[in-house]
Amino acid sequence: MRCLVTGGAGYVGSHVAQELLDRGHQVVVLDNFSTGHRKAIPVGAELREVDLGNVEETKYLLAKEKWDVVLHFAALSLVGDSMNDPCHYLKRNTETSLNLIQACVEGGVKKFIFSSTAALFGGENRVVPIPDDAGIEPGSPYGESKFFIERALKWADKIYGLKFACLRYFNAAGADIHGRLGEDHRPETHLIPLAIDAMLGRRPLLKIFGSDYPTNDGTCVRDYIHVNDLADAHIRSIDQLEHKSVTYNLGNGRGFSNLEIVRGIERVSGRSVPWEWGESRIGDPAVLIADSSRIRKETGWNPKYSSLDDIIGTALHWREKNPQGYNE
Ligand SMILES: NC(=O)c1ccc[n+]([C@@H]2O[C@H](COP(=O)([O-])OP(=O)(O)OC[C@H]3O[C@@H](n4cnc5c(N)ncnc54)[C@H](O)[C@@H]3O)[C@@H](O)[C@H]2O)c1
Ligand SMILES: O=c1ccn([C@@H]2O[C@H](COP(=O)(O)OP(=O)(O)O[C@H]3O[C@H](CO)[C@@H](O)[C@H](O)[C@H]3O)[C@@H](O)[C@H]2O)c(=O)[nH]1
Repeated sequence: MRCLVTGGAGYVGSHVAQELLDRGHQVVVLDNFSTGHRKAIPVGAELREVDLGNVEETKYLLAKEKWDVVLHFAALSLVGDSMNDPCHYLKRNTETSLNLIQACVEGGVKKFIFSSTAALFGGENRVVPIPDDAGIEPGSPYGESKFFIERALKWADKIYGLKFACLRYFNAAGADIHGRLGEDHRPETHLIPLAIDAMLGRRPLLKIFGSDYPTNDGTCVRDYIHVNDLADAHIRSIDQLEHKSVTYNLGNGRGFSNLEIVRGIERVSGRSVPWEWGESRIGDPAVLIADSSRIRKETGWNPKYSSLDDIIGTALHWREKNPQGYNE
């Protein structure tokens, strides 16, 4: 397949681009490097430096070249940021995605994979683990923007026949099992890389946001899914799109509290993580755990790196080998 990967210089997109290349597909990365890194683009992928806000350049790229599938990772993606700047998140994520969807329709693209999110499920009164057909109640403007794009894709299928997979990742974590790629957000806001950096002495300490959530130890619970397992899910989902569109929740079905993550890092590394309590972060739901039975049943997906030790171990390995991250 000839694949266009938007946001392929970012964390999840680079790992999926690598997996596509490993399986013999052609990959072109579209990125504006707002949060991505040139060095994260896997060897063998081509680059088109384009901002999806630029309608003309986006349309030109989609029309000029032929694509078997477009995988759309590029977005503003931080829950906390979106609470501070809601209009910017809503506008930017929906506008850039609509530009891309329209360009795909005009360019004759038939298959589209979209990075959706567990942040669609913000409300606290729902079934856990969360099935794909659970009621949507975004807890943040970020989640709301992703829900709008899911709806836009439904209309693009209905009106133009664009087949889509909405993949609602729970918390992406870990690093390439062969050590080629890792997680390097700047600034970093994610729990596991921050806790690892605190443990390595690269930052003074980790703050754990909130101690009075309605969970066993009072800290938030998340379902961490290894980024290589996510990559496999993307490729399996493409195969589903011959005749139908799909929406899948993607997680391991097991939740870990923020304190359990800190203890896990201490266990895997044999070193302590310096931490202190911080204020709760506005927009954070207490518990997010996926019911991924639909993708398992329909595609045979079965996460290989589901243990916390695999997730933390690969993240730690990459960070120790790349203390400056991608160093750009
Ligand atoms: N990381 C997670 O835990 C997680 C969980 C659920 C969903 N997601 C979604 O997965 C996707 C990837 O997340 P990530 O953690 O890899 O983020 P990331 O910030 O590492 O990657 C995003 C990439 O998109 C590029 N980009 C952003 N806006 C662009 C634009 N307008 N034009 C061109 N390129 C642009 C950035 O430069 C970057 O390379 C996002 O859509 C995010 O919402 C992530
Ligand atoms: O310094 C920190 C950073 C995070 N946390 C907590 O750790 C948990 C996980 O936070 P984080 O790693 O920032 O991920 P989320 O906010 O859960 O969001 C991620 O996972 C979502 C899906 O669940 C995606 O939609 C988002 O794009 C992605 O950033 C939350 O309870 C945070 O409050 C801390 O306590 N201290």
